[in-house]
Amino acid sequence: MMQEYCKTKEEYKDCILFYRLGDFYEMFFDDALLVSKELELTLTGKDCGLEERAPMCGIPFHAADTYINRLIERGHKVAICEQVEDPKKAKGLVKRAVIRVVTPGTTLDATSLDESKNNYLMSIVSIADRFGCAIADITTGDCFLTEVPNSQKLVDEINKFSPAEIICNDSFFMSGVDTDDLKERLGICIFSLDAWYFDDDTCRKELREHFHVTNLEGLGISDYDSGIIAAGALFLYLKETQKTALSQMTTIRPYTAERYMLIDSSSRRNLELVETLREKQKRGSLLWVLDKTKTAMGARTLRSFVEQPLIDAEEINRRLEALEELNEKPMLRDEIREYLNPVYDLERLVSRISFKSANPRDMVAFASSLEMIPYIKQVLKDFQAPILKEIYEDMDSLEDITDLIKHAIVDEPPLAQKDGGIIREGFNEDVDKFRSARTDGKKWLTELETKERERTGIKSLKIKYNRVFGYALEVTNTFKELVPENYIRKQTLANAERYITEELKNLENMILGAEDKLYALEYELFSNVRDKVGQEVIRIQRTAKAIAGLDVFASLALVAERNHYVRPKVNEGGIIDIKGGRHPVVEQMIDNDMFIANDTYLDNTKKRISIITGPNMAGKSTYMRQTALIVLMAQIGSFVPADKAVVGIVDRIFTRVGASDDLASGQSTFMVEMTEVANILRNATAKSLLILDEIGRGTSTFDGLAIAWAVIEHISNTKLCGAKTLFATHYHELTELEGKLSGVTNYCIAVKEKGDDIVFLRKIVKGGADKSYGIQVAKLAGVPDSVINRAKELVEELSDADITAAVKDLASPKKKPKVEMDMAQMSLFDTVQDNDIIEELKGIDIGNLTPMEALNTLYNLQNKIKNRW
Ligand SMILES: Nc1ncnc2c1ncn2[C@@H]1O[C@H](COP(=O)(O)OP(=O)(O)OP(=O)(O)O)[C@@H](O)[C@H]1O
Repeated sequence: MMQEYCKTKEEYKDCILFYRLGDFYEMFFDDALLVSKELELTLTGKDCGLEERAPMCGIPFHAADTYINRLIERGHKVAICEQVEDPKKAKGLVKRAVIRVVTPGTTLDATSLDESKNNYLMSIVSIADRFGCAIADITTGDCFLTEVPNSQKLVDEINKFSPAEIICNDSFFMSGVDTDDLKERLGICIFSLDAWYFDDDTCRKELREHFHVTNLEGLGISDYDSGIIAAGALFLYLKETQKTALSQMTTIRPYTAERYMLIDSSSRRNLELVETLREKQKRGSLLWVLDKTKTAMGARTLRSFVEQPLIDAEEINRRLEALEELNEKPMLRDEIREYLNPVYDLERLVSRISFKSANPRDMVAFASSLEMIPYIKQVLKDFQAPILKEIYEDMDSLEDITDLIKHAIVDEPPLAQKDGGIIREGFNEDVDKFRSARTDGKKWLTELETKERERTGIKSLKIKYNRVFGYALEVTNTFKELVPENYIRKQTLANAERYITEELKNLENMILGAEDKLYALEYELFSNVRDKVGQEVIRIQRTAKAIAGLDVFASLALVAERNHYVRPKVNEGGIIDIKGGRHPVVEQMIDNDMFIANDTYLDNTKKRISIITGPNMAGKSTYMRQTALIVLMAQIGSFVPADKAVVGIVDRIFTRVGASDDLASGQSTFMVEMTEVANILRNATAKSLLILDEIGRGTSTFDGLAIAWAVIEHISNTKLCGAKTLFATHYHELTELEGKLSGVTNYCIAVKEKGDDIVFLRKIVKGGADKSYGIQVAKLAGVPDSVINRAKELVEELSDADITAAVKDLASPKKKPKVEMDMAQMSLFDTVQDNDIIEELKGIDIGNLTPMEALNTLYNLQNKIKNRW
């Protein structure tokens, strides 16, 4: 046995081998040490012919799933080795073989499997300057492929799909992607595969064979050369590990990131789309507000909507139209939601059916879900919105499948498949007979005995049982003459003979081992039903998708009604005009109706960039995020929290919000900030929306202001960027840019002074704030009075040296600079013969300098003087 074990282990080196021996799975050597450590199990030893006893660890067969799941969740792979029939030998002979390898991305029922989240396995091949990607969820059968041009975009895609496992070629580790970060931050397991998995011909052949096509053009994926390799490797890996034909993977579709709004990883996090920034939980995210879906399939679909907003106005408006109609018919919408209530996760159930792992209860749940479809269709048929009509068409009532399951399987079957009690009475004659045999066997024997006694006239005739000969009709020797011809002698006793008849033989067959036969037959029939259902996977998956879509629209419609959202006008006009906009999450978190609504107006010309000032805590970040979220919600096809909204489609949303330290990667706060700014400026287009919160605050005031200033100049230049931008800042100096740079408008969030204190009005108004109220906010936060008072003194002193005045004047090309040197300073300069500096100063043509150039000149001159003194 040990030899066989070692041979199998050699083949599955990177897995923990669960080796079935009787009622236990056993692990040996390193696997035993690892499992005992990870799962805190007792380690024993086994004689294995070696000097030392082999370390050994055992897990009861019936509890194995839980242990396997725990190992998978810790990033291990588990190979399950069982006894199977040996095809090379006569039937009945068995050998041990690995029946399935469970990995983080291929687990079917791990406890950590969040039903509202896809369990993706991602295959990545890094070839020359690009990446081929394929993504699959074997629990739902979803599968698609794509190509990504660079590592930055690849990381964005990885963040978007957040796979449980990545398989890749070796080059991936040298492609500039921070794999340690993916492992640590996102908890993704990454396994590199041998080069042969990524062989072009092998991969193409694999896909052709799996999808039964002669060429890949038929699948619509032939334009994705590296994507095909990634997909081929993915299927090879799945077949290798799952050891099945993967019949639930019926389609593969190309995925083009360009069809969706681009949101980079940090913006995704900053906007808290599916989880909060700090707690990493759904509560407090946009998804939390929008998700009122009834089914797990719906929840997954909604999540993908939120993660992939659209950029095609027509498609968005089709979704909005569906929502509008659902809200015009609220009774019907709610009726649909009632019918969705008992619908289980059809996508995952049908995959379990394909994997033959669905148990009788799963099948009953499946049928009871399908029973709802005709009712849903009945209500849906009155809807006119094209998307709802398509859903209606795609929804197959699947009555044949419901009937099959309902006829075959009892309403409340036991959990275990092998304990009988699964098949409904009347479905199969033999099952019924075996069942009666178990209970009515004795009665039948007595009836036969009486019948034979009367027929033959043998008064002493009795049916007897013997362990060796089974049942027999016993006739004492006195009545020997009366024994009929059809009696076959079986056994001779001292003063009696025992006989068997055809009828008694059949009865015996029925009674003896009825239970075993019954269980085996029930299991066989159950498996047949499951296989038959499994053959309808394409119809079921299409219906499941339709139900998921309907669930999402009904949920979005309900949320819109409850939260008083409006239908946005979505077009290609390039104008974002929101009246009375609210932050969808913050308004849910604070007391009723306490949220102050605000307007936003951004266009492609005069009002492209809003510079927003206001004290700390005024609501700048909330306002900017709310604008981004309203645009994003509109583009997923949802109604929005506003009184009125026009949303000109944006192609990308970039955010630079707050200071998120990235100490793990060895980068300082400022470095992270600048890296994000660099990414934004490189990738934003004139159709993008930028949310920039306090750019430059991570460094010295002077440098910070200069960087912020230069960033705004860059964005305002339509040739360089031209994006619509909301820019919050504490540098009041930046408000000087209004009227001087094209497209810039100042806004501030109003506050009211009340003596020494301030009241936050949360209202955005035109114009720049003239004060920062930092000290008042510090007072509100409870900073001790002594510190507050000292700070006030310092503010008075510092204001003289404030750079504000200098910037103000420098920003105005027409004005004479206010920053002048007094006569005393001038004479001092003369005495030390600093005439060159004075000459330089005199020679400056203020009228022709940009504010930035003026600021830099002043800075250089000041430095020269400082250095000489
Ligand atoms: N429009 C609003 N209506 C009601 N409450 C609001 C509104 N906007 C913001 N708030 C509340 O004010 C708090 C502070 O808002 P926010 O963080 O946006 O301020 P800020 O101006 O960005 O502050 P800082 O400059 O210090 O980052 C929020 O947590 C929120 O609870």
